Amino acid sequence: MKNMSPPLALTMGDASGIGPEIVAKVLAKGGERVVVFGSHVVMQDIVRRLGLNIEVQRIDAPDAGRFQPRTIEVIDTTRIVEPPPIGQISAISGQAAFDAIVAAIAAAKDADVSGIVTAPINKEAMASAGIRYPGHTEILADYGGVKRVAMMLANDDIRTVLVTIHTSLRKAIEQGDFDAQMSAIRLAHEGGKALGFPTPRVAVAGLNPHAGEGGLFGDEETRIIRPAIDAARAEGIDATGPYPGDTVFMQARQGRFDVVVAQYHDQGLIPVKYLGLEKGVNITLGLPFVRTSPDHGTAFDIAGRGIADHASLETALVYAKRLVAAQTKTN
Ligand SMILES: NC(=O)c1ccc[n+]([C@@H]2O[C@H](COP(=O)([O-])OP(=O)(O)OC[C@H]3O[C@@H](n4cnc5c(N)ncnc54)[C@H](O)[C@@H]3O)[C@@H](O)[C@H]2O)c1
Ligand SMILES: N[C@H](C(=O)O)[C@H](O)COP(=O)(O)O
Repeated sequence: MKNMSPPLALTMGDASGIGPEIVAKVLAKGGERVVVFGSHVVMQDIVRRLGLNIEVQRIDAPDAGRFQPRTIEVIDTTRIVEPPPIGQISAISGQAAFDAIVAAIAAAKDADVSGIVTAPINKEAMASAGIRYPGHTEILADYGGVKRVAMMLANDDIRTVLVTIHTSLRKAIEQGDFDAQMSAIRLAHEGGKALGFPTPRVAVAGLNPHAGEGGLFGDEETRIIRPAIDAARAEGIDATGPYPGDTVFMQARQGRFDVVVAQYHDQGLIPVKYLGLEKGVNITLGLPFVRTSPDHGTAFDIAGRGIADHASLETALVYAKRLVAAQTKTN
């Protein structure tokens, strides 16, 4: 096994949601250099309930992974002694999900794992455990020791990077200042390059209907967004816009742009998710290590029924391997 890169960490997600199920289904196929960070009790339980013919083994560290067929190797980062209730908010699951992410970040910073793929967490469950982070992205930034991160959602057709993420729409308008625009445009440029576009064409969406319609429907475009685009262009980034948010993704899908900078969460995420949850992947840009995730959540409405689609998690693994390979080539 000499000269092999460290395995990927795969965090189990919220134990009450579909995370453990999709993790088990993806790893049941075998052949992945992946170590699960989470609860071996929960993984054993889901494997049994799904009737999968695989063994769940507990290991102490990523370098103990053997990646044998029909085996899931788990580093137990939790205090779970019995499976928590399925399909409902649980402080135990929220705490366990958080602990697994923090442990995986530490392993990534120590280069014990080559990157992190995260199964979905439930923000309310984390909040019920007293954890005040609104999502992975903010935990990753904080524990990863970086200030400038951005959420990218990608599928084979379109890629979007958000100026603002987990916040109310009212606050998103306030938070989308010049610095936030610049940060998102720069990270869109870097993210586009990491995904194989040598000079990414970055389209910036406007905030208001019709990108402000010449000031009739708002002036954020002229006061904030256009100056940021000009400044980014002065840095050599191929940024253009602001474009009306309702048509910019259509144009990206037609091949005119490589990455779209979206002003707020739903502006960017609806187009990607609408093209199919199973095809989308969430990538955190700006971290010192690779992190990807499926583009869906904990789906409590179907958890425990064995019907969750694991395709998006599979896509997240594919992207993580691709980004790790690109990073290795650059270093
Ligand atoms: N990567 C993440 O950690 C992540 C991503 C999105 C949402 N969330 C969190 O998940 C929780 C629930 O969010 P939500 O209800 O808005 O979105 P959701 O993605 O969990 O569910 C939306 C709908 O899509 C369906 N769905 C989702 N994933 C599916 C899959 N793999 N297979 C089949 N159907 C699937 C669900 O059954 C539901 O009907 C929230 O706490 C949210 O913050 C986490
Ligand atoms: N905003 C993401 C989505 O809707 O898919 C989701 O909340 C996950 O975000 P984190 O990766 O920050 O948990």
